[in-house]
Amino acid sequence: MSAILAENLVKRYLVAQKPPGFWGEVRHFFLRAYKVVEAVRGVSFRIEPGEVVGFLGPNGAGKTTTLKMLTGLVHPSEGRALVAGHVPQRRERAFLRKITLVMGNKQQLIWDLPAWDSFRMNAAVYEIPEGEFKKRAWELAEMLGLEGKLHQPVRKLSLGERMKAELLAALLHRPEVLFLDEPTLGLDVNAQAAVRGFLKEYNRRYGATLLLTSHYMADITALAERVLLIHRGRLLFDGSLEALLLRFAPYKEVRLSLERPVEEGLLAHFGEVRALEGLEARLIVPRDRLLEAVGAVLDHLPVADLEVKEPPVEEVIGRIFQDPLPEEA
Ligand SMILES: Nc1ncnc2c1ncn2[C@@H]1O[C@H](COP(=O)(O)OP(=O)(O)OP(=O)(O)O)[C@@H](O)[C@H]1O
Repeated sequence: MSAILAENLVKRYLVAQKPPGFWGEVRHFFLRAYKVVEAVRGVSFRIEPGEVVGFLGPNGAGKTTTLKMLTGLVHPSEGRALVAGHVPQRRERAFLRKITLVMGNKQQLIWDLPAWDSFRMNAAVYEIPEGEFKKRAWELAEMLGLEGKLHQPVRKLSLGERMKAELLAALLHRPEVLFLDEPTLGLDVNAQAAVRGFLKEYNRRYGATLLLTSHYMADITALAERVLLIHRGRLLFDGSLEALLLRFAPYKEVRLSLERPVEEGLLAHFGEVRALEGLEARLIVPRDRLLEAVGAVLDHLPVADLEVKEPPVEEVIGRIFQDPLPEEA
């Protein structure tokens, strides 16, 4: 049985259209006008237990709405979801015990209380016996490097510590399926790396399934073997990062260190010049002509060092999202 199944999920929101100003308000009161926003337009995928999947898309693409449908917070307008064997919108207790939703921009810990007190409340909600609660809390605190921080009011914690404590609270009931919406939002690079490392370890240790969104590509490249790309409510791609690069970036980047300066015009014979600064150059070369191009570069240019790399994922994805969808082109 799949951990997450989405079949043709559609979500339409009805949004009130209010003309501006006082008379607009009055007019809206008597003559209500609405427009339909189709946030998710027929999304299907299947995620197996233990997989870590990155969910990518620009602002407003429909990621949060999809996560909300998968966790039962909003009902699909069409289609069907099945998560850990349950229909999410029924919000059955057994379902809630198997999943968790962590949103980087929302907090569940109580600001003026120590995190430990909030954990205790969660343990009561999920009916976790005292001994087991303490064992799990200390184990997670150790994995997160949070020992020593659990008995001071949450407001005194740094942003990174707070996010780690949020994760601890969200995982006390040992969910099998984790939905994470921007779990590293606003964190500094060290805290981001720590959260990433923790999620990786959690997945390894408990075999949990993770579906996570992030604007930081480093999160996705470090964690996800597979990515889902969503744009304007539609799924554009489902596969590995390598497959994504093959499909959307049928080129490689050749980085050159030169022994002496070379004219840009000369470099352009060997590929598209992406950058040329002093003795460092970046060329874009089609994958199917890579060997030939590298041979020619070595034969004809004063090369001190040469490196072939995949183009930066951010760049590739940024370009995909700039392009209109095929039917809108
Ligand atoms: N409750 C709502 N009522 C009306 N429209 C909504 C509602 N929630 C989301 N939308 C709209 O649905 C679309 C998809 O929003 P969603 O939050 O799912 O995108 P997202 O991919 O998570 O974006 P972001 O990365 O900015 O969080 C947007 O156009 C948004 O304005």
